[in-house]
Amino acid sequence: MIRADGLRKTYGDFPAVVGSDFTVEAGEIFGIVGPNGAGKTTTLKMLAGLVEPTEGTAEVGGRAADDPETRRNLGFLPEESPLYEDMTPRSYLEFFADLYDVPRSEATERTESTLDRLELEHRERRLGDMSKGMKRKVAIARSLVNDPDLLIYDEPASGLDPLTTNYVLEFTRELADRGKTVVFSAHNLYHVESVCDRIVIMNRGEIIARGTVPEIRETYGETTYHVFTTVPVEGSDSVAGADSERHRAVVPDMDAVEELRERAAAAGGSVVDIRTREQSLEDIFLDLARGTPDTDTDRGRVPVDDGDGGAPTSHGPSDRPAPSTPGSGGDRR
Ligand SMILES: Nc1ncnc2c1ncn2[C@@H]1O[C@H](COP(=O)(O)OP(=O)(O)OP(=O)(O)O)[C@@H](O)[C@H]1O
Repeated sequence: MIRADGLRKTYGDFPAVVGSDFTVEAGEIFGIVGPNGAGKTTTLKMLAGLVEPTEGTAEVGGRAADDPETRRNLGFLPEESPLYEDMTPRSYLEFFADLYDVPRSEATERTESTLDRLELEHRERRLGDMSKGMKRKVAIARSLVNDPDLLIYDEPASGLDPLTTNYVLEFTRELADRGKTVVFSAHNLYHVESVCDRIVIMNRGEIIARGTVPEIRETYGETTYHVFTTVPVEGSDSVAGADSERHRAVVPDMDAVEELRERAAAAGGSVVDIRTREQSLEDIFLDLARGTPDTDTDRGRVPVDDGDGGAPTSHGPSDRPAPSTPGSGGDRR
């Protein structure tokens, strides 16, 4: 559906986007994540045909991104979308439907059902008197007036409360389930991990990681093992157990777990519990971002996993049971 090939955008000497390559399949939700200034908006605008790349190409469904036919089949939601304050949601959406030559009855049916789904009340209220969340819902409805196959949303949930954010993200998933392709940007990793099929992480103009969230975790994340013993072992600290004192050591792999088990046995004790702790996506992201050189006028490339993967999953560290080891015993949680 979308093919970005060596996309680069330079403003003067400043490289806002440094040679991005990726594809997005039809019906996919594809997330572009990164901190302020990473190049997300510039990338989205190149995909939407609104900014001309300095180098490289963006194609949508085999056509150039700036082809008028491509633009007709696109719904673009800018990060900031000023609405005509004196209009009501209905008159505003009808106005845009007219611009796209959508027959009035069809436009009314489509926008009403979108606003129903987004639970937008007060449809006769002035847009200027609406809350930020209500305005965002209207802007989302506007992106759908022409029933496009491709939706490009810049920070769709930016500044929204958790409930409205949830509506918007669930709605994004529904759009993809109805066969639409959605590309969106976000700062918040939780947003992308909850809905995206695949993501790219951008920093300082370049893609520094890509894949599904599980793939990114597996490639870039670290798992540590927290081993709980009945006796102190080298490197352990004391923790309160349910009935008695326990000792906890943190080790990087299962060989080290096995060593601990032997040491505990030699000291007359045993291992009673092992938990794995996965690095949060946020921590992985911060580690990746810290590893990217900041040369501002000459943003260098860093090695990137070339697997064209997918989406993020969780937003915090998680404890889960470690794989079973002979004799490790205990109540694994
Ligand atoms: N028209 C422009 N002229 C000059 N520099 C620009 C222009 N547009 C963007 N930039 C610069 O390019 C870099 C990338 O900007 P971009 O808006 O794409 O980042 P972003 O990841 O979307 O950031 P944010 O999350 O803050 O919106 C920034 O350093 C920005 O200042």
